[in-house]
Amino acid sequence: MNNKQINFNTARFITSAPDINQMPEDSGIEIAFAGRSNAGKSSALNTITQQKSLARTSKTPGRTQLINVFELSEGKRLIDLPGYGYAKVPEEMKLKWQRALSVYLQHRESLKGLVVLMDIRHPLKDIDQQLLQWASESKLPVLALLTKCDKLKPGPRKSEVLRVREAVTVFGGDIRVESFSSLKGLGLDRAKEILSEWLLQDQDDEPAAASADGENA
Ligand SMILES: Nc1nc2c(ncn2[C@@H]2O[C@H](COP(=O)(O)OP(=O)(O)OP(=O)(O)O)[C@@H](O)[C@H]2O)c(=O)[nH]1
Repeated sequence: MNNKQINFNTARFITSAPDINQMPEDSGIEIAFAGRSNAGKSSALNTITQQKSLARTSKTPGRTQLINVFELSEGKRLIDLPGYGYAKVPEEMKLKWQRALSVYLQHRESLKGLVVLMDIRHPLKDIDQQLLQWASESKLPVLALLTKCDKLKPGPRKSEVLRVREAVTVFGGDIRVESFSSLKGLGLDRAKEILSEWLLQDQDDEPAAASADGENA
């Protein structure tokens, strides 16, 4: 187990791609963030990178339409995928996006992990399950973050994490489930630890590939 940590604070916006075909070159390592609209994805990205408005947060569901690419350091990227399943998006567009998403998850070489954000009060909707299924079929490790966990008291929060952990076993594959709150910073260290593990894979031999204080980021 690798205990080196990536410095996420260096994240900077690189580009917005209107679709998956226009993303940066498929090299290095990237981690994608996906979730139903309003799941708290932008807030989570801002919290992880400690930047107030890296990914725009909004109270209007479905505002994140483009694929936003953030670079942590050369060849290490975080990808903010558009929120899916927002009711006001026409059905045809939803299907088109779902097809593109499944192709991305299955064929993107540099994609080494997927963060699936789900509101802890409404996890595992059909579309979330579809995403977990695709990830599992693509042998892609998943971190399922149960967001807004500050909305539940510690007891129910813990039970919900255990319930979801049990439920995702049907997909097989490497799916880790953790609670998370951008508002209170809960679960932040654990999330960063898992992301660092993914971002640092195959790079153990590089001296000081990353340091906790980001000198080499
Ligand atoms: N209580 C609480 N509210 C949160 C938390 N994270 C996000 N929210 C709220 O949930 C709403 C949606 O958050 P966003 O981060 O914009 O969600 P998103 O998934 O990026 O939404 P889209 O842009 O629609 O894809 C906002 O009103 C946030 O303030 C959290 O940890 N706790």
